[in-house]
Amino acid sequence: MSKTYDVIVIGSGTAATTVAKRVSAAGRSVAVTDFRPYGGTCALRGCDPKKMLIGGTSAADHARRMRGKGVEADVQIDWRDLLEFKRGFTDPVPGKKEKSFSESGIATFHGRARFVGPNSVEVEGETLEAKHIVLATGAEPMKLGIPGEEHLIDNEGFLEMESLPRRIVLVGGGYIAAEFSHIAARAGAEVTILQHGERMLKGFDPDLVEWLMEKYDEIGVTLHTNTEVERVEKTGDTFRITTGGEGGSKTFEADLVVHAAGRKPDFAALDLEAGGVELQEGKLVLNEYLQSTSNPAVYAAGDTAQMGPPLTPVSNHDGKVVAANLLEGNHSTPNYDGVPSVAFTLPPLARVGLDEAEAREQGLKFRMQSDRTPGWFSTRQQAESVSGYKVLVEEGSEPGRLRESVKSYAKPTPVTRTARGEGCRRALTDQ
Ligand SMILES: Cc1cc2nc3c(=O)[nH]c(=O)nc-3n(C[C@H](O)[C@H](O)[C@H](O)COP(=O)(O)OP(=O)(O)OC[C@H]3O[C@@H](n4cnc5c(N)ncnc54)[C@H](O)[C@@H]3O)c2cc1C
Ligand SMILES: NC(=O)c1ccc[n+]([C@@H]2O[C@H](COP(=O)([O-])OP(=O)(O)OC[C@H]3O[C@@H](n4cnc5c(N)ncnc54)[C@H](O)[C@@H]3O)[C@@H](O)[C@H]2O)c1
Repeated sequence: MSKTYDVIVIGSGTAATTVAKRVSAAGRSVAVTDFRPYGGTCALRGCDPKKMLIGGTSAADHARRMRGKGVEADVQIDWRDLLEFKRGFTDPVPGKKEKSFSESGIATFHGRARFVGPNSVEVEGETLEAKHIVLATGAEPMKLGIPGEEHLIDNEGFLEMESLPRRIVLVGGGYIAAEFSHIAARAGAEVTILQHGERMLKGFDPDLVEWLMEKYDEIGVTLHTNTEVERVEKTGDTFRITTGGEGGSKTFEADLVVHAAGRKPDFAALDLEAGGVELQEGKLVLNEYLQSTSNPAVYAAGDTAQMGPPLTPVSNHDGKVVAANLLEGNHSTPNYDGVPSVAFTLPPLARVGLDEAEAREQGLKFRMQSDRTPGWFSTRQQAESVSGYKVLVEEGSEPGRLRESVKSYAKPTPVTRTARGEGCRRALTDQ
């Protein structure tokens, strides 16, 4: 006997929660399933646990910056206690999340869903049917296709490690490497980043990244760019990493090797073919309403949809779009303009709108102001050495609107302005 719902949502992260709650609140019957504890990446294995660890490491860092300026204690991180501090926040998440689904009348299942027909999935031997099925299945660390990749731990492993290894190698040079290296170095580890690109944080303006790199030097993080990891071998309790690429052939020794080389959806277990859901080059084929073009019963939201940047507020935004389309028919489309993003290094690096290279590529005429600001009050008050900004304003943008934007920014509702001069608009807020 199969169970029937209006909507089945696969996943229990940000995108899934937004869809399930909104659709259920409108009186539709909803089922949710996840094979992991409920809560998704951001709450359990991403943004939030990372920020709990940053809570401790930034406190220690601040105290160190204030040394000789009225603060004299030698502050050290106790990794075990910091981990418990993090768990104090993350451990209750799955229970709370499931309870909140149940209280909203949403049926909850535990297990990996796989399609057994266009409107049906199987979860742990049970068949669930629905008018609509929403894929909110997130992303997983990309397969590197190198010998010894099984020795790498991923973001989940890093955020759950019981003790801090002495030497840590991070493979990749994006958000995760940027943030985890700052946490681990502040906590006392020797950190090396192996990045196959020519610089770190390629989604951010190169000038600002270069300024931030001074901080990496200061805290002792070593960066090797143009470096391709070719092999990871276990040698007793440690690891040997062999690299190639333009940076030449090198070997590194480490006590821990961390995957920070990108994430993408893994559709293998879903058996999309059985659901008639088309995939092209690893991407779901979706229309502008986030609906599968081959099976109109299926929608997708968040990291799994790969339509906007893979960030939590985007998953939430997609979730709202899909819920609106499920409830009122296709009419809502996502808007990914001006999505803000922050790399939570210490200090953090943030961006919104177009960067200089993107604005030039588009042939826009703009005014630009950029400076390092070590003398600013806010920088000195934090005893920080690295700070600065770059602002682009498109010619023809109305100054009045910019003033309005700045005024609104001081209010709780965030408003942003992009370099295209698209004016004030409600922005997706970063986590
Ligand atoms: C270390 C790290 C730090 C991050 N920090 C930030 C940050 O500071 N700010 C920010 O905006 N973004 C951050 N992100 C990105 C952010 O976490 C993701 O973009 C967001 O969580 C994606 O949400 P989602 O709902 O699309 O998917 P997820 O939250 O990943 O949820 C997908 C769920 O689906 C489940 N699932 C998958 N397949 C199946 C199946 N077949 N059956 C049942 N269940 C299934 C998974 O177990 C998972 O729980 C970070 C990511 C990482 C890894
Ligand atoms: N603060 C935030 O918002 C935040 C924090 C963490 C993660 N995230 C999200 O999670 C996603 C995944 O993060 P990530 O840091 O793993 O990915 P990423 O895409 O940010 O960076 C991956 C980096 O690894 C490099 N790389 C890829 N393969 C490599 C290899 N074999 N050897 C060496 N380098 C290699 C790439 O050049 C790239 O610079 C991000 O796209 C981001 O959207 C966001």
